[in-house]
Amino acid sequence: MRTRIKICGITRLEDACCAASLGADALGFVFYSPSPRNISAEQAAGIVAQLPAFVTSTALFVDAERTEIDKVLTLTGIDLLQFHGDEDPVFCESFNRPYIKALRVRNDTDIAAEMARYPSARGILLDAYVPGQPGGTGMTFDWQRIPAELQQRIVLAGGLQPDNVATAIAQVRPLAVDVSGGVEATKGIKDSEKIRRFINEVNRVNSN
Ligand SMILES: O=C(O)c1ccccc1NCC(=O)[C@H](O)[C@H](O)COP(=O)(O)O
Repeated sequence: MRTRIKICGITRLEDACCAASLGADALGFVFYSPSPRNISAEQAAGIVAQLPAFVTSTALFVDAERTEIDKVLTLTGIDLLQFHGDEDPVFCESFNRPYIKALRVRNDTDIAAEMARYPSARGILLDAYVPGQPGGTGMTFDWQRIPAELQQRIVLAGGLQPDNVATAIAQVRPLAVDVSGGVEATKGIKDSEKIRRFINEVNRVNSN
């Protein structure tokens, strides 16, 4: 199965349109106020409304209040939820919307055991662990720690960029790759040339 592509941290319509036109399967919107990629529900709604069909919109939260998530869902009609905090499975499931759960991988993380806690997740995003930073760190982790039998549930994230994504896919064979900082000009602003190179690299390894 081909590895899908998710471009995360979208804050501008032009970046969303660029990523979609170049072949991104999914776009991510960060609803987490400390992040430089934070976006309001109103702004995200304006972008989501203009996305072409078959591009999945994803709303990312870090231990958000239920009311905030409900507001984003109501205003944007977003397709998929992505939880980056300590949300438990019951909470993740309670929005009646498909979700993916992010796990941050430490040296001693039992990846299979952590993934098994979220059987209803449509995918598990594995990201680097950096103390005090719930995501978007630009750091990689040791991909060899990913159990081979779980590959097709995994959204691989953390420090991916055009120069390493082909190696990552060849090694992990994940359901999808997720990139934010690796395709940015500055935080929150995407670089169209980096997006193009990233997607070309994924397509190249997918066709092998
Ligand atoms: O992007 C952020 O600022 C962010 C803040 C808090 C939680 C998650 C966040 N981003 C998640 C992502 O953009 C990606 O899913 C992932 O962390 C990879 O980011 P990067 O290493 O920059 O490619």
